[in-house]
Amino acid sequence: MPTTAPTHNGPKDTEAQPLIEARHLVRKFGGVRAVDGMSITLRRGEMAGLIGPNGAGKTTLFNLLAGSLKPSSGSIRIAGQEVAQEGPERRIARGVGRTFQIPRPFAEMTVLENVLTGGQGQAGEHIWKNFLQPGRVAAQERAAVEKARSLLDFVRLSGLESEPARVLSGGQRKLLELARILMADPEAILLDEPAAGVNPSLLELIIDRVLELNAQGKSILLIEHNMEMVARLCGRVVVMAAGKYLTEGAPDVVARDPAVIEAYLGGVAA
Ligand SMILES: Nc1ncnc2c1ncn2[C@@H]1O[C@H](COP(=O)(O)OP(=O)(O)OP(=O)(O)O)[C@@H](O)[C@H]1O
Repeated sequence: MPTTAPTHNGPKDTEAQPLIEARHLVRKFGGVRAVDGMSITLRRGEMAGLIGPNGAGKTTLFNLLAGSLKPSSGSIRIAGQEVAQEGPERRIARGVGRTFQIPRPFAEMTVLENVLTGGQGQAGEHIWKNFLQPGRVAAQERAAVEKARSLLDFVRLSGLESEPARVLSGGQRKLLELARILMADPEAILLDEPAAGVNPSLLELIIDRVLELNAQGKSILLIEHNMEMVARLCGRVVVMAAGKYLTEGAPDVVARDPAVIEAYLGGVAA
């Protein structure tokens, strides 16, 4: 009996589609075009770098990708869906998490409580559910605490879970922030300068944890000025200058590219 092969719109098409695809993004602040027609993609499972001189627009681009800023024009697709006009909470729900160059934890809350703030859509957030289904809420809260503890273990901060976050060093704050965003199970993680201001021993731990997350299948886009770190972590780097896409390629090739060197020298001179 002839059989018809099942048609899959699914796995293959989905795998080929970039997880994040931004096209012709523009973001103006008054007369300044901080992002000026930038396009970038992040493929599923890859770890890519985003580099460029100071003021190139990298952080503004992250803010656009994370939904905390809306573009003046251009498109952002996540898993094929147009999301440019959505805010940061929808972006997290769509699986995009981001860290900041200078993390600002809730200083007086404990390390564990800070991680718990990264949870999404727990029943306890809705008073009526709390009233109607208290058992379910308690179970979800227990599960959230368990998950937060395992994430603190992942970033090696378990021993500090009851301390207020203010006691943490700069590098430990970066690890705490990583644990916090992992509470929402992001598929893509935007890391803004994870190495900046971190002492060498914690830096190795951060690199190791980021590599592990990528090995677990998370797609990662990394802003970093430390080229040695970029070369260790990323197969592909995208270079941005004056708000625009300049070039991309393997880190060692890009670092030797005269146009890239020129952009950095221009940045220093400016
Ligand atoms: N909220 C804002 N209002 C006005 N101008 C801004 C704002 N945010 C960024 N800019 C400007 O946009 C440009 C790009 O800044 P952005 O911080 O995105 O660059 P960057 O590549 O992340 O720089 P760095 O490597 O120094 O962090 C700069 O000229 C900056 O002064």
